[in-house]
Amino acid sequence: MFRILVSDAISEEGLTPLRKSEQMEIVQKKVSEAEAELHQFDALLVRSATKVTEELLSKMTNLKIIGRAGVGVDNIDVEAATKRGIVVINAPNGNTISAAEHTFAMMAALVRHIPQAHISVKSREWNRSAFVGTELQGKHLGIIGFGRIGSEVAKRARAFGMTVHVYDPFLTKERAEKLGVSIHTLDEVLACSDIITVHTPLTKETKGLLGEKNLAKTKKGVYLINCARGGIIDEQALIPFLQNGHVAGVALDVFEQEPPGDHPLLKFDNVIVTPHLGASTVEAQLNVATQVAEEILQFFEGKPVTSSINLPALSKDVYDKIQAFYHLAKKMGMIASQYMNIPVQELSVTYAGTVADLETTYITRSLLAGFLRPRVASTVNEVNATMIAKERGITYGEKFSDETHGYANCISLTVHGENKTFTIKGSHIPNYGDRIVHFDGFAIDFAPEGHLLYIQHQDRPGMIGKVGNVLGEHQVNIATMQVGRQEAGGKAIMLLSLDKPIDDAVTQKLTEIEDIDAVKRLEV
Ligand SMILES: NC(=O)c1ccc[n+]([C@@H]2O[C@H](COP(=O)([O-])OP(=O)(O)OC[C@H]3O[C@@H](n4cnc5c(N)ncnc54)[C@H](O)[C@@H]3O)[C@@H](O)[C@H]2O)c1
Ligand SMILES: O=C(O)CC[C@@H](O)C(=O)O
Repeated sequence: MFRILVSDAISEEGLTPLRKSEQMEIVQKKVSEAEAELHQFDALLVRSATKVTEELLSKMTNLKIIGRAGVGVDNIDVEAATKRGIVVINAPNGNTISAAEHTFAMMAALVRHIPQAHISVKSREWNRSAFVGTELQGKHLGIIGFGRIGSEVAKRARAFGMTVHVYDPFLTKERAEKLGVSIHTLDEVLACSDIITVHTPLTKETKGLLGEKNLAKTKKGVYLINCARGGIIDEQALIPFLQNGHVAGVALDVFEQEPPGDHPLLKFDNVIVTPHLGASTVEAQLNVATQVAEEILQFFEGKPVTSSINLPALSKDVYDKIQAFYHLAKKMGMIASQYMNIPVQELSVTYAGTVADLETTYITRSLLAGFLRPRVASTVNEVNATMIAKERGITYGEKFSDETHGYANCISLTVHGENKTFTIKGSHIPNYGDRIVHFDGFAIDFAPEGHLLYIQHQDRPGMIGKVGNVLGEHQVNIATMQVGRQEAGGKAIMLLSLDKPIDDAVTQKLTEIEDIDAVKRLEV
């Protein structure tokens, strides 16, 4: 049974996929009300109200996944979650249309003074001349950030007869042409637009993007809209531009601090505001809740999640193709790590044959996680493996080759330690399973399963019997045994898989056998 804490107001209907599963238990409580049981939850489902901080994560010791029913994850410390190996997912497009429509509603309300006129009529006034607006048709709309929402706003603006100018450093010419907008520099957009709307995420680059310097580059009488994230338009910097009439009006759905409290901007009649309502529609809330609920369910069923912030995205199709290699790579990483039980600096992975055409990033992450697992006390998985490797000064790289050693596919891992290098190669054979086909210079063929025992010895008659006797004396059954040697009478190895793990005493006994040079237990 997996316990899911739903700590914000999430669409009830959207939770249906989770409620239908007998494996899921949903608890709807604010974090502050769940203090005593925080360590029990496997998943956390939030909107933007819950602040998922490092401190909260340190209390949620069993947490495996955080679902954000929405786009922005700025209320989640993604880095802290990643460090702990917690997957963070969002619902990137479930509320796009609602946010675009809200932006458009704000734009219309702004240029036609609808909120101000509404207040006036409700106060029993009838002052038509005070609320003369401007048309949208024929106006120049500047869109900063042309992703999902920005482009939906553009479509609506074009339908209203507006000319759309876009600034987005990551926008291609082809996409701009397809959507009938022109690409400009930021300065050009600032200079030519009658209305400017921002649709970027809040990042180091976009924080204060419309600050004093850039506001001064806008047209006198410009209207500004922020339905993205508070802080993209610098709230303090706006004040003098509103006071001197350079900015004709501002529409804000988002604020640097939410709620904004007694903010000086709220005193301006030409600043219209909503309390972060961009995604607040029945449709958007159902979409985002359903999307994250389905993803959380997939996650606990061991299937891939497609909208993770801290893992490479994988479609079901791709996942099905890489799954076998993903498991093989993890086992190879674990074996290599235990065999090379010394500090290592570098892992080099080479993919050959059919596996080389797949999404290898994910396979490499799995291999890294397997390698780090025997060395790291905390949780290590595909989410945090690259981060932990970096922290420990282990570099890794991927290569591709045609050399499959006669197999349809081959993954080769070389581990570089201080004075030692080790190579292991593995292949996945459909309907047969995983095989290790090369081990530290020896051609071999064994299944990386269960309790493995590696023995390095001199190639002498009777070695297998001696090893078998020691294990037999200790009631340890041998499931499989593979031997390999470089030349007759030279260095040789045995790889055994045992029905149960052996302890230090048995390992010691094996080491004492004449002509045995090394014994290592390897768990996968
Ligand atoms: N008000 C709401 O309720 C609400 C609802 C949904 C989304 N949002 C917010 O709206 C914003 C846009 O969401 P989206 O789904 O369209 O995101 P998106 O990722 O699809 O688009 C963001 C775009 O911004 C561009 N960008 C990034 N840095 C930029 C920069 N420095 N200058 C110019 N462009 C830059 C990116 O290239 C991208 O095209 C986000 O901040 C999101 O959190 C708000
Ligand atoms: O949950 C909300 O209503 C906010 C949604 C919005 O800001 C988002 O980033 O998706």
